[in-house]
Amino acid sequence: MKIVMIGTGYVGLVTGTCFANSGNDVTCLDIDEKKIEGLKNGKIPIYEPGLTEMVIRNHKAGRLHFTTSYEESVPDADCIFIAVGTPQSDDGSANLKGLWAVVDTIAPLLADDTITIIKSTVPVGTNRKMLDRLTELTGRDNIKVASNPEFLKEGAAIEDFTKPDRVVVGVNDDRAIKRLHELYKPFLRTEQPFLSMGLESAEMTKYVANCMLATKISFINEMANLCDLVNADINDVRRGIGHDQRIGFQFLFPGVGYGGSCFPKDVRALIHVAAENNMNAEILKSVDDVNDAQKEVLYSKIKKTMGDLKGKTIALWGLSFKPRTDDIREAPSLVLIEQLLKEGVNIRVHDPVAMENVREEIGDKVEYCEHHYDTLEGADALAIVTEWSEFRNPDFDYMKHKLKQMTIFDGRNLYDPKKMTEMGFAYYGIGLKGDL
Ligand SMILES: NC(=O)C1=CN([C@@H]2O[C@H](COP(=O)(O)OP(=O)(O)OC[C@H]3O[C@@H](n4cnc5c(N)ncnc54)[C@H](O)[C@@H]3O)[C@@H](O)[C@H]2O)C=CC1
Ligand SMILES: O=C(O)[C@H]1O[C@H](OP(=O)(O)OP(=O)(O)OC[C@H]2O[C@@H](n3ccc(=O)[nH]c3=O)[C@H](O)[C@@H]2O)[C@H](O)[C@@H](O)[C@@H]1O
Repeated sequence: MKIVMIGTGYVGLVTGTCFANSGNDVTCLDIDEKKIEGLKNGKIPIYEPGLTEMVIRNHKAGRLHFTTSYEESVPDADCIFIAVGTPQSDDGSANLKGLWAVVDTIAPLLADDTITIIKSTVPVGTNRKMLDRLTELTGRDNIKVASNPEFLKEGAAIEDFTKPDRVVVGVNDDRAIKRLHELYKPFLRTEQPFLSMGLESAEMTKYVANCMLATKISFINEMANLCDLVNADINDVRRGIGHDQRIGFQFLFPGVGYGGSCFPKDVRALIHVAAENNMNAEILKSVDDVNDAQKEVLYSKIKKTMGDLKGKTIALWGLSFKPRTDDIREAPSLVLIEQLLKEGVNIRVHDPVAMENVREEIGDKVEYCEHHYDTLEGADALAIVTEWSEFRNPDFDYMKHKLKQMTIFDGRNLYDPKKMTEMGFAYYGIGLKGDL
């Protein structure tokens, strides 16, 4: 099948490459010329495990192409996927400028049989608006569109895309279902459903999935904060509830709040959609508020424990919004850094892959260290924000000698509090017994 993937970011590059890897002829298109030139030369603009090798292999095999030209790619396409960014606007709604620019550009180039598919996360009603706009711009009444939201997670994107729990497709025309089913068949194992539905239901499914997951996180964070106040341990509570299969264990890890390019913006976008329909999305508003407050929890613990922070040095492990990605959009680390800088703290940071992105955003306001142990030299405390696997089992004896004060603020509850105390550390996690 001939596929054009418009928007070559986290989603477009991963999904385009995976479609090429299952034998399709895929052209990834982007307006960013530098990105496309780099990709043609094997330079992958993002860190995503396994992606570089897969891009280079499929490019060399002649199944994966990169271009900035709509004219060269769009007229031959069986399927056009739109995977451009839909960032948050000032009022919280999804900004669809990029998407409409794409729709207007492809309209005069669209072949009769092509299906235009929105993979970006877009508010309910967008696919139908696209159908109307394409119908008007082409003057044809046979336009086929589909909504095909993406559920992959950064850091596990290839695994998630190639082994999806489900594929959701919203259509205006049953003929689109057959082609999309054919495209996804290599990834659908036994029991993994291919769900076709109306355009609006597919659009809502994406937001409801992300909002449900965000709700679980804000819920457990609120419970962790309460545990701190009543001398209970959230880890025990988590185990105590998770074995109930109706509740489960996933997405109930307390921490420093959810970040990334999706949960924050998607929760706010759905709040906005509700408001446009005269509904007050009270739960979602609380999820968002609780999350904003949670991003400040580690700072509050540091301040409460250490008092005046002026001139103190704090080591910080982990900058990306989650492990296995270099993405720092809405990362809790940036909130903590801003608060500590305001207090006059010297901050020494390490992240396995996200330091360049942070340097681009905040410059040399913090000291970047090559190794996570280097951050500890003379530090008054260590703060852990992202649970990279190399932070899980460090050499505590070595750390003792490097740190000026044996104090750890752990935003991801990586270590056993009892053992930490036995080793002589002052250890503060999120919702652990005896915490602040
Ligand atoms: N990042 C993720 O893990 C996931 C993201 N999504 C959704 O997928 C969409 C894309 O997200 P990301 O890939 O993270 O965004 P991104 O920001 O990484 O990439 C978007 C790309 O679109 C390009 N672009 C913008 N306007 C364009 C135009 N007119 N023509 C061609 N290219 C254009 C940009 O240059 C950029 O390379 C969003 O709606 C997001 O909510 C959905 C699931 C997962
Ligand atoms: O629409 C999207 O973009 C994607 O958003 C999330 O994926 P992602 O943001 O890449 O990463 P997650 O693993 O979901 O983590 C999001 C945030 O929640 C936090 N989190 C996650 C799980 C948990 O138990 N606790 C917790 O604090 C993470 O630290 C991170 O900051 C969803 O998991 C994907 O299904 C969805 O496709």
